[in-house]
Amino acid sequence: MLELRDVNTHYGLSHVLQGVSLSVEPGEVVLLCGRNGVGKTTTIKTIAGWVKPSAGVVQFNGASLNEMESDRICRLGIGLVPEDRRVFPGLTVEENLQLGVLQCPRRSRAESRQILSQVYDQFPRLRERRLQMGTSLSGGEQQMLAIARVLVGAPKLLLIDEPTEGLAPIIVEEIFAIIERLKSEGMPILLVEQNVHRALTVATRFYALERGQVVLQGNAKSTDDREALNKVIAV
Ligand SMILES: Nc1ncnc2c1ncn2[C@@H]1O[C@H](COP(=O)(O)OP(=O)(O)OP(=O)(O)O)[C@@H](O)[C@H]1O
Repeated sequence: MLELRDVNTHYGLSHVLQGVSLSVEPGEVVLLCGRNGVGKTTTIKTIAGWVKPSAGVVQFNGASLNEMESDRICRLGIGLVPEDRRVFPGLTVEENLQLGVLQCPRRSRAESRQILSQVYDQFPRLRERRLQMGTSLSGGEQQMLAIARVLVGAPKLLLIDEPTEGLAPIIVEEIFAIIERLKSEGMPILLVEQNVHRALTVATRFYALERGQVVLQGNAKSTDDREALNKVIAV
C-alpha cells in the first residue's frame, strides 16, 4: 500500500536520502532503524509531505505523493505521529483531539463524536484527563495523546517516529502495548524506533538505514535476518 522507490531527499545542498526503497503492506508493522542521523525521520517526513523528494517515487495505494501537500496526504489516510509529539500548548486534551478530528472535514458531527468516544475507550487515561491542559500530562500520556490525535483522523496507515524516546521503561511498555493493539486491529505501521530489540518483537519486517540508504532488509522473525541486523547496527 505504501511504496518508496529510489527516493532522494535534500535539505539544501545536503543529500540526506540517497535512493531509499521500501514498502509497507496491509497489516504489517515495519521497523525502520539505524543510527542517529542516518535519515529515518527524513524518510518519515518525505512520506508525509513535510519535505519533498528531489527524485524517486513515493506512492500510497497507487497515488503519487511526490507533489502532494502534507494536508492532502493526511486526508488520504497517512497519519504521522511526529518525534516531538507536538501537543499544542494552551489546549486541553479534548481540544487537542478535536484538532485531529478536523483533519477529516467530510465527517459528520455524529461520526466525529463517535470516533472520539471510540478513541477514549482505547485511551481511558485521556478520557479521565480530557479537561486538563495537554502539556500538563506526563511524557507517556503526551505520547498517547499524540497517537490518539492521529487515530481520531481514522488513518489507513500510521507513521510513528521514536514513540518511546525519553520515557521510563514501564511507560515504554505501555506504548509498545498500544502499538501491539493497533497491529492486532490490522493497522499498518511504519515505525522508527531506537529500541530495536523490543521493536522487533512487534514488527513483521525491518529496514536498516545507513547514510541515507537501505543497507539491509529482513523478516523480524528470522534469526538469520536479526543476526545480520546486529552486525549492521549496534543493538
Ligand atoms: N531541516 C534540516 N536541515 C538540514 N539538515 C537536516 C534537517 N533535518 C535533518 N537534517 C540532517 O539530515 C540528516 C538525517 O537526519 P534525520 O533526522 O532524518 O536522521 P535520523 O536517522 O532520524 O536521526 P535521529 O535518530 O537522530 O533522529 C542528519 O545529518 C541531520 O543533521
